[in-house]
Amino acid sequence: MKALDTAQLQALDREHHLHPFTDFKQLGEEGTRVIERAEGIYLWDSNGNKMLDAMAGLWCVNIGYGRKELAEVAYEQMQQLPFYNAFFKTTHPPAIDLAKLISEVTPAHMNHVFFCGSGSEANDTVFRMVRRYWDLKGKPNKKTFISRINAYHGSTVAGASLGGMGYMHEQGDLPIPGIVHIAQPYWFKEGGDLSPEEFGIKAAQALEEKILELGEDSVAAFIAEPIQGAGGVIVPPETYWPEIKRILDKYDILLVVDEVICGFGRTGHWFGSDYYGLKPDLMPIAKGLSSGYLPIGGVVVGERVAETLIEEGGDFNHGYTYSGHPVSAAVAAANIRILRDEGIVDRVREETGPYLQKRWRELADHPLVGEVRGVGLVGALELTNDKAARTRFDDKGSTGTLCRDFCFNNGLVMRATGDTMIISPPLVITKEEIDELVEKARYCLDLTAKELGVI
Ligand SMILES: Cc1ncc(COP(=O)(O)O)c(CNc2cccc(C(=O)O)c2)c1O
Repeated sequence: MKALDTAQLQALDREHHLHPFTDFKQLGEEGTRVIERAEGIYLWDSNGNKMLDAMAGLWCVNIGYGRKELAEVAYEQMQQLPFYNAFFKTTHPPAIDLAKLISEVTPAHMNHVFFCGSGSEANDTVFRMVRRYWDLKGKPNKKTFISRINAYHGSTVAGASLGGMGYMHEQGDLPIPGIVHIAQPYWFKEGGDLSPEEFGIKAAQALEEKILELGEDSVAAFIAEPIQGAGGVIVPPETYWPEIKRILDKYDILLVVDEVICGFGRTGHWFGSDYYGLKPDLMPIAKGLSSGYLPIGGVVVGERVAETLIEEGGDFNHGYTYSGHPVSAAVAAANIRILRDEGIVDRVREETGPYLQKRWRELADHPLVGEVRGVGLVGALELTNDKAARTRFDDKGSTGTLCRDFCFNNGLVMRATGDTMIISPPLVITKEEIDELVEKARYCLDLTAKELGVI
């Protein structure tokens, strides 16, 4: 395509490109921002504006932009073997190498991985694997998945159904049968007068209540993100996961921990399961698996399920053309080696994660901020019109959108989920860049507060 200017690019985009999670007409009227290149933690748009990407793309560019090693690996692999599949009793070195590498960085009991092309496909795989497992165990009635309200597990039919977002369920008559949702551990919104500790226990006990309501013999699995990402970086109260674990120990249901966002170093540990001391039976992964350089996802399978599928399962009738795609797999393996060999995960745990959380919490004094949350290199700010009451401004969500737009126009990409501001920067962010991120965030909070007449 010959070099087109921004206006020409925007016009063609408007004519031909349908964007995800978008009001197409409104976007056509407002126009799109053309992102042209990126380096480290920064993006540049087609007008030359530089932005600090505090969202790492979409929670995924863990090693940062511009790592030419990954482009070289892709180039070499594409010339060697641009595609072959893992059907027909065939395999190829990149898929084998990546599967082995994943088994080395995941919890010790998890040594098998089923590949796919995205996090949504990973959760569709989970849906089918879990039901297949219980069929093989002679308990075909154990079909129901328990998930959380406001969870995000993807946008395929099963992924969106496992997710708990009502506005997604309204489009397409979701959820599909066999999926129910319980309370989320979102203290700022739903804790009422309870302390976070009390609310954590209460939210967790919703799981036992649901198991008893449905009957243990019909419940297949509990699926949860260690920290709900797209729902608003809902870091559960400290009492939540220990209580969930206590409940899971009492009942024979599988634990699925969705590590699409928390995986590959986001919390300062390889996985959110490591951070919270969880022992998943299945772990959907994507995003940080390849740092978003190429699409790839997977389901890491614990020994309990793997052994049954392998020893008793016969044909597992599921899979995708691009399962273990050789170029995606080669790039993902190179990405994991960079995360491991450059000590990036360790540095998040020991240095930059604590530093970001310290600087981020300084924003709690801002008049718009009702709560500051975060672990490692993921964080949230709750925008409120009354800190004590934890209430929102009228026209819910508009304050978040206003702040997000100020950020974009002042060199910072910060996500708004409703009136919750979110950051999830590349894991290679330095302390100096964290200072820049927080200072830009504070400046944009001030602009938002001025616009609202709060200051
Ligand atoms: C926990 C989790 N599980 C599954 C998926 C689905 O992955 P794919 O998108 O690769 O199919 C996700 C994806 N998370 C996601 C995807 C797109 C946008 C946003 C946002 O926060 O706006 C979040 C996710 O966050």
